[in-house]
Amino acid sequence: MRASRADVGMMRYLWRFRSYGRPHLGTLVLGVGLRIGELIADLAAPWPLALVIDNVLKGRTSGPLAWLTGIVGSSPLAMLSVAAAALLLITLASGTFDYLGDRVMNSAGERITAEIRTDVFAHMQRLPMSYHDRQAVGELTSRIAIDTSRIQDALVDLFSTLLPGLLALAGYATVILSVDWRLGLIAIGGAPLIFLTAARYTRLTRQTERRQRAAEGHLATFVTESLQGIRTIHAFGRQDLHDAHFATSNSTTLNAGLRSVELRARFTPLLEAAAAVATAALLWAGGLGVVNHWWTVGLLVVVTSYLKDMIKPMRSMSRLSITFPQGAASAERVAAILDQPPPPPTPHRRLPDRATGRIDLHDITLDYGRGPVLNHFDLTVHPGEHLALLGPNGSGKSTVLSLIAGLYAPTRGRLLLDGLPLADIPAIWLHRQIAVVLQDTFLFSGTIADNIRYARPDAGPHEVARAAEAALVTEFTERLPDGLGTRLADRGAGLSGGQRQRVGIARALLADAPVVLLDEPTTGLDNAAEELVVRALGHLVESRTAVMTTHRPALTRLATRTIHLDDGTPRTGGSPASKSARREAARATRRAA
Ligand SMILES: Nc1ncnc2c1ncn2[C@@H]1O[C@H](COP(=O)(O)OP(=O)(O)OP(=O)(O)O)[C@@H](O)[C@H]1O
Repeated sequence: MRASRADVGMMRYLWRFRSYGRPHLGTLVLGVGLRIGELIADLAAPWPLALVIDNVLKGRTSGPLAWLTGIVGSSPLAMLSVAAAALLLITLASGTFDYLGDRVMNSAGERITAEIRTDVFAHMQRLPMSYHDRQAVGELTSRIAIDTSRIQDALVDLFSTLLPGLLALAGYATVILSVDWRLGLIAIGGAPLIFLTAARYTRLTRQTERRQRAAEGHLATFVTESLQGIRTIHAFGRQDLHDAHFATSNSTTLNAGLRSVELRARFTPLLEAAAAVATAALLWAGGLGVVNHWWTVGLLVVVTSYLKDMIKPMRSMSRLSITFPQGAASAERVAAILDQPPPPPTPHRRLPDRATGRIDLHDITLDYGRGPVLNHFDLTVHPGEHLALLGPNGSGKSTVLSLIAGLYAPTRGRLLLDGLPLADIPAIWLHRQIAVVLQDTFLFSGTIADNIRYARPDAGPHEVARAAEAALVTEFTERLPDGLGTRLADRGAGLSGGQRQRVGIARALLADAPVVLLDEPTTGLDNAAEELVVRALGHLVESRTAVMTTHRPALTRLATRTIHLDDGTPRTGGSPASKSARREAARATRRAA
């Protein structure tokens, strides 16, 4: 039960989430009130038995409950009826308070967790790509799914276990001492033995539980990674390798779990043994008092029953030494996400609905943290121009696109869209001006139409159908029984690479942004699939500014200018690919102007 200094230090992470409890303060106070009601009912529980023993069986008209004879008379039948009715009422009241208390506390806990989860997810989504590059997906998932629940456990335990537990112990001790202080002192004298047993156990359990959580964390990370790489596992047929890794990690988790089970199983008998020693001492000394007429048998029964009942709050409170440090550790992990600064707010300014599509990169340097990838890079893309960035692997082509899309901020230099610095324009406006088609289009679970509509959720079915038609998506959906309504599995499984790209192009067409960025959209496709994708892309880049990276001549045909990148610096500004492309660029520029 004793928390280490580190645990206490960690509690401040838990404390930080108190603001989530504030809107539910009324509910939490009501919950504590219900727990107090339950405690009062539990305190009353042994008294009907004392009434039967002292005032019915022994026929006494004295003792703590003697006043009842003045109300119901001293006939044994009346006393027995009162005792039986009181027992039923007390049990009913205790059960009702218990039920209501659990409901109130746990639903407040669930609501608090849902609110924390919503805030963490919303914040995490908005963190810059440079943050996400450093995080493992499995790790972030477990923070949102598991750590928030542990915070809930700790917060709920604070209100439903710690406060009522302390109240119960204080209540039992006060009542025991007030019914007869000598008998009370004998009973409470045994309490430290029970307390010390619980304290020793909880220290051991805390260490074991920590080991178990760490082992479970490793297992979860390994499973997430394996599922993300399931295609590679199948392609290489290396399930055996993953089985072996899993078995090692699983056996560590199993051993930690078994140790924890062993300790947990040992706890109740140990605590009861300690309570039995204290109860035996009370029975011996208390019995001696009954023989000497210092107190009644009924009183001894009541105090013995209280001593036994005191184990319940002690056992619940011993759990806190696990849930609190666990909750605090989880709070630290969740706070680490919330503490990441969000992108700075951009000042409000009036902007046109649609940019003309001029892009300027002035003296741009970008360093991801391992040395500059782009070095004093200059580039201007005119409205309606179709620029192809060529160059060897790793020369920085995709990085240029990421910068234009606003996914990364340059380390140095200025990046402008229509003459406006990207850093000064609201991200929401920027993302409406730029549509992106990546090398491997990510599709979400849902229908093909849902995935196209992702670019513009308010688009009507006709607009979606038109974009699908122009991107040659209908060419393959026509053969599917549900057409555009065909449901895709997780990550768009069920479509070929070329088909996925065309859905991505339809999505970009529906976005109807003046600037289009294409990051090797035909890589990995065979000639036939590439031909279809390039045709679809032809529709997409028409009348728009386009910047593309590619190694494929078929796509370069769409370009009106090419640039070769060599280690982050433009080497040559190539010539337009064809006369027709040049003419198209000139037309587009005039339209955009
Ligand atoms: N998110 C990132 N974090 C750290 N380094 C990165 C990141 N993205 C790219 N890099 C590094 O920057 C360099 C340029 O990468 P980039 O993807 O821009 O090149 P590329 O020319 O598009 O290559 P390819 O033709 O292979 O797609 C590489 O050395 C790469 O390792």
